[in-house]
This record gives sequence, C-alpha cells and structure tokens, in this order.
Amino acid sequence: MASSEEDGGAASEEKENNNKKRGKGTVATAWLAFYNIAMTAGWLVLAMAMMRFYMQKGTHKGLYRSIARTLKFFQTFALIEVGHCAIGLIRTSVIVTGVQVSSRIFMVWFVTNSIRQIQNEESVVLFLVVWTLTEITRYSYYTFNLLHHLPYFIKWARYTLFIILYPLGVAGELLTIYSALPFVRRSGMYSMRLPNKYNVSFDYYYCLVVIMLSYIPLFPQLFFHMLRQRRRVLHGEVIVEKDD
Ligand SMILES: CCCCCCCCCCCCC[C@@H](O)CC(=O)SCCNC(=O)CCNC(=O)[C@H](O)C(C)(C)COP(=O)(O)OP(=O)(O)OC[C@H]1O[C@@H](n2cnc3c(N)ncnc32)[C@H](O)[C@@H]1OP(=O)(O)O
Repeated sequence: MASSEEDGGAASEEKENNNKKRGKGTVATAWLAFYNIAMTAGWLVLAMAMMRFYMQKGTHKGLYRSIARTLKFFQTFALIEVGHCAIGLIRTSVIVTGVQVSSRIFMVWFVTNSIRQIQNEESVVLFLVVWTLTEITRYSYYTFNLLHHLPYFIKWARYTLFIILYPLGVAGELLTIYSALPFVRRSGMYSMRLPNKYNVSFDYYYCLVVIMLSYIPLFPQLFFHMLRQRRRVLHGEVIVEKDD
C-alpha cells in the first residue's frame, strides 16, 4: 500500500516535472482544468437533455431540435482544442485534432443544422449518443488526470470505449450525410452555378460526396492514433511520435 502511494507520488511528481519542462505552468493547468470541467458539464447537460426528451416524448423525433443550441455551442467551443495544440499547451498533433474537430463542426453546422429534413433520422441520434458518451469520458479523463486523481476505470474507458464508439460514430455521420444528398441535390444549397459574376462554380452535393470518401483515408489515421495512445497509456509502451 505504502509502496503504491509512493509510486503514485513519484508518478505525479514526474508528470508535474514533465509539465514544467513543457512549460505547462499553473495558469495553463488552471485554464485546462476550467476548460475540461466546462466541457464535461456541457456534454452531461446534453446527455440529460436527450434522456429527458426521450422519456417525455417516447420518440427521437424532435430530439435534435431540442438540443441543437447546446450542441452547437459545446461542439464549436472544441475549436479551442486546436489552439491548445498549436501553442503547445497539450502534446497532441494539430493535424489529428484539426481533422477530428473540423469534421464534427462540419457535421453539426453544415449538415445536420442546415438540412431540416434529415434532423429526425435515426443516424443523427446514433452519432449524438456516441459523441456524448465519448466526450463525457474524454473530458472527465483530462480533468481527473490534471488533478492527479484519476480513477482507473475512467482511464480504461477513455482508451477502450473508442474501439466500438469510433466506428459507430463514423457510421452515424456517414449515414446522415448520405441521407442529406437528395435534399442537397434538389435544393442546390450552398452551390454556385455558372454563369455568375465571380466566374466560380461550386457544387455542395459533390463536396459532400468527396467528404464522405475522405473518411476512407482519414478515419483509419484517427483510429490508429487512438490505438497507439491506448498502448502508451494502458500498457506503458514508449511511442516515438513524429512532430508536425
Ligand atoms: C471541413 C470538413 C472536414 C471534413 C473532414 C472529413 C474527414 C473525417 C474523418 C474523421 C472522422 C471522425 C469521426 C468522428 O467524429 C466520430 C467520433 O468521434 S465517434 C466517437 C469516438 N471518438 C473518439 O473516441 C475520439 C474522440 N476524440 C479524441 O480523442 C481527440 O479529438 C483526438 C484528437 C482524436 C485524440 O486525442 P489526443 O491526441 O489529444 O489524445 P489523448 O487524449 O491521449 O491526449 C494526448 C495528450 O494530450 C493531453 N490532452 C489532450 N487534450 C487535453 C485537454 N483538453 N486537457 C488536458 N490535457 C489534454 C492528454 O492528457 C495527453 O497527455 P499525456 O500524454 O501527458 O497524458
């Protein structure tokens, strides 16, 4: 017991020293703690709002509209994470975080929020539930980790649940974009046809098709990144990361 406490003490001292070496001072740690607590709370509020809606209405129809404002706020707020990486506050690739955050923001603003006709699709509920479970686990992991009081099951959940949740989330997102295609084609939304005064043509329908195809090379990169993180954190493997 004493030895595990000593080990814990030594580990947190080492982490503290590493943070100092990386220049993560008290102000930065306080900001990250505030950010992670706020995000955990935000996603918990979303989880409770979704459960309450379903229990009261007994259907998923209307669920997106009822939580849209909170979802847009907290998912957009996650853009700050790209800034955290860019200024070196956290040791994560700007590219990996940028792809993850921008794809989520795109899903929220330019797909689900823009196309009313798809908001009641089951696939929307699928990615909403998956994102919510993921983010409650992820932000609470960061918070407890920063406070040096990390329960093992949260650490395990952070680096294990994604094995199922990531493919499910991707399935929900792709099915949602797919169901949006006919409406986008019919309405011509966000598209510019020639001739126009800018002499530029843009077809949002094909843009969505390209985005769907881009999941093929990009999703495995994110998934394998998480598998590497899992091996490092849960099994203590030393991973040599390439700098951006
Ligand atoms: C404009 C149109 C773009 C269209 C692009 C289309 C392409 C789309 C392909 C992508 C598909 C994505 C689909 C996705 O949206 C579906 C889902 O998310 S489903 C749900 C399951 N998902 C997940 O589990 C992933 C969740 N996301 C993440 O985990 C991160 O965003 C990710 C960047 C992927 C990985 O995180 P990270 O590299 O940061 O790993 P770690 O969490 O292990 O952290 C590394 C170290 O940094 C410290 N850290 C990170 N963040 C914080 C923080 N906020 N506060 C404090 N510390 C932080 C962390 O503790 C680690 O430090 P240490 O090594 O010292 O322990």
